[in-house]
Amino acid sequence: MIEVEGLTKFFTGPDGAEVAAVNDVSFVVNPGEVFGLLGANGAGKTTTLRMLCTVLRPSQGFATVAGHDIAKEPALVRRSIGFLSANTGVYDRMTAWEMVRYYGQLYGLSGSALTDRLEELFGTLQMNDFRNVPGGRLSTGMKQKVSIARALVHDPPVLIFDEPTAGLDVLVQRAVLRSIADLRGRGKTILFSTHVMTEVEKLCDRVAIMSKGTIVAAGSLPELRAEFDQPDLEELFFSLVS
Ligand SMILES: Nc1ncnc2c1ncn2[C@@H]1O[C@H](COP(=O)(O)OP(=O)(O)OP(=O)(O)O)[C@@H](O)[C@H]1O
Repeated sequence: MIEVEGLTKFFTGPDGAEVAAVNDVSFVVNPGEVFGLLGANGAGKTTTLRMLCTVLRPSQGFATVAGHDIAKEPALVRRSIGFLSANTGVYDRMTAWEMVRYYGQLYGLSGSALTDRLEELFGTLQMNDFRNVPGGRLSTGMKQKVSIARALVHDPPVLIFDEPTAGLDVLVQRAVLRSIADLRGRGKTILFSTHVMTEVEKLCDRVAIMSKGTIVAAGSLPELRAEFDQPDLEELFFSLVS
């Protein structure tokens, strides 16, 4: 579960003034749910996710991830999450298998528990064809699968995905979205940022629409359609963020 209450992050702008990139944001994501953060460029999605991953310290507010306070228990938070973004790097000289194994070892897995976990991930993500190919020779889609496997290797209860399909071709996009849906089916808590409306419609149980650092609307898609009397979600999105 993720619980966010009044989360705020100020950055100092080029003129020295403080700007709230994220301003008093609150939401809850439950196990077995995909929660979407939808917003245009600069809305504050990445900053929100980076605070939840404990990479950035909030200026105000608090949040718990899998029951751990992001400010007081950052190490426990990090163990509880798998993080994936569009530009998670892969190492050129390690093979797909070696990279995922390396991350498993960083999380304390070893021996047959690690090997069994790798076999399971390479099977479910259909990565066996390129398990011995070095990172430098993998396609963009293959690299993204390695990044997904790496995020999942320690079987975390919470998954945080920052625009995970950006830059991928439609086939790989579908595979990534299907993997996320499978993870939901296994009871994971999933927070997913995107600016692609069709991904929200396909995948998200609930969504928060962000604009200029704040949440301007939140709920399930039927709830949002009813509340704003707008059946077309694309139109709703543009009317709320413009
Ligand atoms: N380290 C930083 N220092 C100063 N300003 C920052 C910093 N990081 C982000 N910002 C600003 O905070 C605002 C929110 O950025 P953020 O990256 O969270 O948006 P986003 O919704 O993820 O957008 P995108 O879809 O483009 O990634 C932007 O105005 C951005 O310029």
